[in-house]
Amino acid sequence: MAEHIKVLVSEEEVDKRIRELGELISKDYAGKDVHMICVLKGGVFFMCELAKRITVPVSMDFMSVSSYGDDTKSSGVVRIAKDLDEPLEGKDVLIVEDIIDSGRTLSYLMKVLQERKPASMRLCTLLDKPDRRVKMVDVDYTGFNIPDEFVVGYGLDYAQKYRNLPFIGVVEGVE
Ligand SMILES: O=P(O)(O)OC[C@H]1O[C@H](OP(=O)(O)OP(=O)(O)O)[C@H](O)[C@@H]1O
Ligand SMILES: Nc1nc2[nH]cnc2c(=O)[nH]1
Repeated sequence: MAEHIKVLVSEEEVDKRIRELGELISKDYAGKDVHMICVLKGGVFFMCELAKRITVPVSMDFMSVSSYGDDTKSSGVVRIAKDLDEPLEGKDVLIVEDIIDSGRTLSYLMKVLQERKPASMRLCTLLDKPDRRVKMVDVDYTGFNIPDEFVVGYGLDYAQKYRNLPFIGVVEGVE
């Protein structure tokens, strides 16, 4: 059966929400610089679009994490596959993610990054699946709360495909 993508959040809705988040973040960080951290790979599309809508000075850094296999599912411990280039000390850090699901990745990552002594640290996610939460995570900015469905697009993949879709969709017809 061929895969079909059902639209969950349209391109227009995503674009509008990112503009709103950009305005909100710009107000909250008035008079400060924001140091945006993108968690690769999924966060990259959202990061770029959001950064364009922020009007305070922005710097960016990127990191990549990978799981330790099945153990990660229960422990949430992740391996830093690519670390940040810059130190975080004294910076107002905004972590940018595509999705928070169980919360395990971000609760672990935020603990690790907090040890680097940023002046502040906030979390912005395009999508949140609150029903799936296992580990508590403080989310400061959310694009959309979505139901417990496997979504693709806007950075999110299914077997590395569909990251480039300009909307959020659900894959149907997977056997
Ligand atoms: O809340 P959790 O259950 O921990 O899940 C969220 C994590 O899963 C996704 O990354 P993924 O492992 O799909 O990597 P990718 O962005 O490189 O595709 C997402 O970008 C988060 O990092
Ligand atoms: N592509 C994708 N990755 C995820 N990681 C955690 N939840 C999801 C999801 O719904 N879709």
